[in-house]
Amino acid sequence: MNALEEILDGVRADLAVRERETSLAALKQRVERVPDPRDALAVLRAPRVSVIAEIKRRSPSRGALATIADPAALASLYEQAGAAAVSVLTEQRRFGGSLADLDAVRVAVDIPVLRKDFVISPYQVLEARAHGADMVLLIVAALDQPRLIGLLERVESLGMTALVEVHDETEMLRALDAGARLVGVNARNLRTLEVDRETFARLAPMVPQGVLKVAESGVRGPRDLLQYAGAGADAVLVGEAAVTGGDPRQFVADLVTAGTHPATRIAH
Ligand SMILES: O=P(O)(O)OC[C@@H](O)[C@@H](O)c1c[nH]c2ccccc12
Repeated sequence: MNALEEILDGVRADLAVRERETSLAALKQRVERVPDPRDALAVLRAPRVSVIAEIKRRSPSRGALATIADPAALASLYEQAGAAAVSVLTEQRRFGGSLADLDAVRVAVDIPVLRKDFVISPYQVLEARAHGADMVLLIVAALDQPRLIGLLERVESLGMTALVEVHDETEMLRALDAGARLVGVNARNLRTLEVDRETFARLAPMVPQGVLKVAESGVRGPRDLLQYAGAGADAVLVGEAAVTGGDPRQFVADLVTAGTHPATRIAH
């Protein structure tokens, strides 16, 4: 069994528990009480390479990364540093996240918040909105085409933005076919967990004008951001390097600076 399938087994088991604990009706009530979703596409359309910074405690490939006792405080640092959005991993077993993290981050920042999880059911989409998410990750490799289309519609009908994640040409075609308006190219292959930063440059030319492109994973600093910028990224998504570097605020601020004038900086 590959890494993604193993993760999905755990996600399904945890989901079954939550579905017993919290009814759809209860989630719908909660949705009424949370602030309306923010327009993430409008934010990411800005003429710069935006930085999406992630709250990430651990990962299957790297093990423990950071304790992050106060995710709200970390999210505030990201916001102060100029991050365009915050990504919150809510998967529990492999990434040490939770919906409580999402709640905490939602009240701490004004920028859009992404629920980063392995979303396979409409219940999780409603759950994301009920916990204040503005964006939801949909991983093409985890979904068949009808399910991808259904979940994308569900995300958009709730006023949120789907970040549709791909790893190769076939998945990119599926994402675009499904009508994705924001695609993420994950340099980390979810089956093998290896990072290949060239993946973004290979797939970006397939994306038509008007569809925004996020380069995910493997950003170690401004140099990687500039490389992704040169290949056409509208945003980068960074986790590990932000939480392990010791000064997340400075780390993100340096990326934001590089992303503000990428062309002039590449020329140097
Ligand atoms: O920690 P990194 O290499 O900066 O990567 C961040 C982000 O791209 C990564 O966490 C990620 C991308 N897609 C995912 C899907 C599930 C879990 C995690 C991810």
